[in-house]
Amino acid sequence: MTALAVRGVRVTVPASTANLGSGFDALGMALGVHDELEFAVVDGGLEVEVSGEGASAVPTDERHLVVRAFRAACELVGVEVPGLRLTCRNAIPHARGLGSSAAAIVAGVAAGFAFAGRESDTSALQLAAEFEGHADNAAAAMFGGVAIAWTQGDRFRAVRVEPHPGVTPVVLVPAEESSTRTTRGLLPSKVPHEDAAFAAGRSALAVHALSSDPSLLLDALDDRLHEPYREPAWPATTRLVRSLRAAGVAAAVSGAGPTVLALPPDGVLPPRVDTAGFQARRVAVDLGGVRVAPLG
Ligand SMILES: Nc1ncnc2c1ncn2[C@@H]1O[C@H](COP(=O)(O)OP(=O)(O)O)[C@@H](O)[C@H]1O
Ligand SMILES: N[C@@H](CCOP(=O)(O)O)C(=O)O
Repeated sequence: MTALAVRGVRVTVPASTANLGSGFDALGMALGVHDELEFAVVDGGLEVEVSGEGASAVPTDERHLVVRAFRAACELVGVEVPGLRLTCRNAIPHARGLGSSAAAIVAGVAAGFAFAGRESDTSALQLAAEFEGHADNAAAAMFGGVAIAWTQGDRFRAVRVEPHPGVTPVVLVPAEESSTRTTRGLLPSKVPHEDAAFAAGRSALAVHALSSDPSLLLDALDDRLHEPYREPAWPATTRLVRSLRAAGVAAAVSGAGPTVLALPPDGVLPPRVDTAGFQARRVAVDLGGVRVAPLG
C-alpha cells in the first residue's frame, strides 16, 4: 500500500463535446463548464453531498459514479482511504451529450491518483475510458483542448491537440435528456464503405479545422456515421443541426446528444436560425483539463 500523499483534494473538471461530427469515439473537445468536487478523508464511512445538476437524481451511496471511479483508482494506485466525504457542485447538465459522466469519472480517477501523489497519466486515462466505454470525452476532460482518441487492442490511447483560438463554441441545450447508452444501442454494427470513407476524410479534416483553420469547420463537422441512426431519439436536435448548417454555421450533435454544438465565427449565431426549445450558451474551450489542488 502507498501512504496517502494528501488528506483531501479539490477537483475541477470540464464538460466536453465528443465526436465533432464524424469522429465517433475518436474526437473530443473540453468545454468551459465545470463541476467542482471535494474529496476529504474521514475516519470511516461514506458521505456524499450533491448540489446543482443531477442533485435530485444521482444516488448518494457507493453507487455514485464519482465514488465508483474514485475507489477503482485508489485500488489501482494502491492507496487505502478509510472513509470519504465527497461534496459535488455540479454545473454540467446530465444526459445531454456534454460529457457529464466522463467528467464524473475523470474527477474520481484524478482524485484517487492525487491521494497517491500522482498526476493523471495514461493509466488514469485507461481506467477512465474503461469506465466510460470510450476515450473521446474522457481524454478531453482529463487533458483539455482537443483530444484524438484511439484504441490499440484493449488499450485506450489519446493525444491532445491545441485548439485554434478562432474555435468559439455555442452549445444549444434542450430540456429533455437522452442516455448515451440508449442511443449507442441505435447504431448499426456495420456501415457502408462509402460512409466510412466520408467519415475518414471529415474527421481528419476536423483535426485540421479545429487546430489550424476554423474556416473549414462547416465541411469538417458533417456526419453520416452516428447522427442519422440516432435521429429517432432527438428529432428536434436533428432539425436544428440541419437549419444551422443550411445557414452556413458549422454544427453537429454534441456527443450522443441531444445538445447541438455550433462553432460559428466569433461565437455568434445568425438571428434567422430558430433555436426555440434550446438554451443557447456561449462557452470557452477548456485548455487545461482536470485540475486537482490540495484541500486547504
Ligand atoms: N456528476 C455526476 N455524478 C454522478 N453521476 C453522474 C454524474 N454525471 C453523470 N452521471 C451519471 O451519468 C448519467 C449520464 O451519462 P450519459 O448518458 O453518458 O450522458 P452525458 O452525455 O451527460 O455523459 C447520469 O444520468 C448519471 O447517472
Ligand atoms: N462517442 C460517444 C460520445 C458520448 O458522449 P456523451 O457526452 O454523450 O456521453 C458517443 O457518441 O456515444
